[in-house]
Amino acid sequence: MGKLIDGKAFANRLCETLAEEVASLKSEKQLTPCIAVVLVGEDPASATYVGAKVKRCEQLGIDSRSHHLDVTTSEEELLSLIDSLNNDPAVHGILVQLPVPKQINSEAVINAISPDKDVDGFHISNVGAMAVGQNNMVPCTPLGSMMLLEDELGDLSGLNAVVVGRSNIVGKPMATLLLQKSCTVTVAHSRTKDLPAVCRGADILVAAVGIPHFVKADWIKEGATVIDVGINRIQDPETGKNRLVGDVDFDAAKDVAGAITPVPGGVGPMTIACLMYNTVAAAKKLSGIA
Ligand SMILES: Nc1nc(=O)c2c([nH]1)NC[C@@H]1CN(c3ccc(C(=O)N[C@@H](CCC(=O)O)C(=O)O)cc3)C=[N+]21
Repeated sequence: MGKLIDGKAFANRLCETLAEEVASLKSEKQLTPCIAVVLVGEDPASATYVGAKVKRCEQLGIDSRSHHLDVTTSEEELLSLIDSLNNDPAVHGILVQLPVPKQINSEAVINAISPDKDVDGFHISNVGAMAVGQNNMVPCTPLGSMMLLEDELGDLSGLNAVVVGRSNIVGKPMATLLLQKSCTVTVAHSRTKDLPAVCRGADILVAAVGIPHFVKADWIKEGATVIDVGINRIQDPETGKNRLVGDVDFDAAKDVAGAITPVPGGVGPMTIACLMYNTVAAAKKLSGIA
């Protein structure tokens, strides 16, 4: 069986380092990093994620401000809140939990956030900056996935990386970061011809499609490193209970892969740890601290 990549332990270590940095920013620079988390509506999964983010903030000594808006909130009202958070010097990071209700255009909302407070890294100017190698705020899930890959493999230069999925929040930025590390990058998606064969060429396989158990064991090259970005809630056919599974058929894949991230306990905790990392970085940058 391949090695399990313990994202939860890595995230805990990263957060311990960040907690020390926050403590010294407070005592030496009188700076307390602060993130505003905006949740619109009552989606239970979203509420759980927001809760996890706020809890991590508390552990690290980062201030968090939760804004919970009604599901009927208009785009104008949300934009007005973002404007006030942009102009609040005590707020360093702004995160609007996605998805937002259908009357709100998520693109308009994302691009209304000040790029230097955009701790998700979704603002069009942060996306463009990354495309030309001038990384500012890097999206949390790809950033966390890269940390795990470099910890596992060291130098990624020349490796064949296949990213399955082309979303703006994971697939595309992940491909950009892998290219920055001199991987030979293929972005595969629902129209890709012979996807199993494309995946079999991967030294690094990143699954980010949002379909439970989509990537099969016989798509994986022996010894490959597999990063499973999927967070899918399914009903277990045997126990009838709800459980969390990734985009990779983990039980079979773990015997073929050289190393693989589990779900839960893989990329998910890294996403939240990297949100903390981006918040500390934003606080320092906005305060003129290197
Ligand atoms: N603006 C915005 N930014 C986001 O970063 C964002 C978002 N919207 N909308 C929803 C997704 C989802 N997401 C997760 C983060 C951590 C876990 C996580 O820590 N998962 C745990 C398990 C949690 C559980 O048991 O439910 C794990 O994989 O081990 C999951 C999902 C961030 N998202």
